Amino acid sequence: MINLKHITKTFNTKDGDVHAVKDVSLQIDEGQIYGIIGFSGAGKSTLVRCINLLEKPEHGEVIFDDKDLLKITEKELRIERQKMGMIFQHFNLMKSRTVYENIAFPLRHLKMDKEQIDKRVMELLELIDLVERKDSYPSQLSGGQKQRVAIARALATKPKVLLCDEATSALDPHTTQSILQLIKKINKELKLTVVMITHEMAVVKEICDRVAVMENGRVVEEGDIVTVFAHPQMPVTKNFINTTNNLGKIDELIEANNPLVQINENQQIIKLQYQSGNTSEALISKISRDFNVDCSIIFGNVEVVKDSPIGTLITIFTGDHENIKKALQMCRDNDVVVEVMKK
Ligand SMILES: Nc1ncnc2c1ncn2[C@@H]1O[C@H](COP(=O)(O)OP(=O)(O)OP(=O)(O)O)[C@@H](O)[C@H]1O
Repeated sequence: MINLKHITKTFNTKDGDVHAVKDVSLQIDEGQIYGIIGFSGAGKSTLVRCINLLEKPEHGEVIFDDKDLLKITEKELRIERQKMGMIFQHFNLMKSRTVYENIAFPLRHLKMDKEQIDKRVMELLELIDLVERKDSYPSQLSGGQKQRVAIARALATKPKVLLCDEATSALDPHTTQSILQLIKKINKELKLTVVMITHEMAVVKEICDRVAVMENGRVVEEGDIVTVFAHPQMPVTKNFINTTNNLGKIDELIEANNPLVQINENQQIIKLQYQSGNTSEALISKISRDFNVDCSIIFGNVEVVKDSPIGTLITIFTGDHENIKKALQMCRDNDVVVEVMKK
């Protein structure tokens, strides 16, 4: 549905050129919730603004529904843009208009009569569960309610795609959850494709089907969410994943040679990561039974990513080096990802 090919966007500023997006290619399929994650300045916003041409890339192709948006007329582009709704971190509602008027606003440009507009706005108010607040002004709403109104406004013209630029970054964790559930619901019920920009891996983990990780204007890692969580390749991806659990803490403890992670010469600190199917208990008893290696757990965590559990154990293996080597090989043979953290 959205196919970005070799997108490059440079800003010419008085301090020199800023290469915000460098040769990015991505494919987003219909009905997907697609996450783009990266630290501040990675180029996420610029990339997503290239999808609806709020920013015009100097190189590349933006294919949307089989049309190259850079090669069509202004009039055709206006029509294609109507198929894309967008929401923002700070909601961008019109302060002097009521909730009802904010949602009705994009419909006023269409050839719809008053009754049709009213019907559509009421439908949307029901979808976002804010019927009773229709006459309120944005200043009278909570952040979560404002974002709900912004979602309703973005959906008013029945777009095929919703572009979300840090849509939950200004919200507390509880409200973030409710907005994510709403986005999930509209993705399912309205078959809407969603592109989510975020710097929070918890958001990606909660609702995305696929994710692209951006760093310095480039996509450095891309894949389905379970694979990226279970087998992250790049340091930046591992960093993001560690923010959703306490694994980063273990690295810090090892770095600081904390007593908890001090080992002697017949010991190694091993990280074991497994997906549902190969359960950790059977594995650990097998390690001690078959290889005469003791395996004690110092940290355990289970992430549920898209309903798929991914377990991580930080363990201390105690035993003969050769036996530990064989035990690790047995783990790998059983689809467990093994990382020797300290030996
Ligand atoms: N209009 C602009 N003019 C000049 N430089 C810009 C402009 N927009 C973005 N940039 C620069 O491009 C780079 C990428 O910015 P962008 O906003 O796309 O990153 P981001 O990953 O979305 O970060 P954030 O989450 O902080 O918005 C940054 O160095 C930013 O300063």
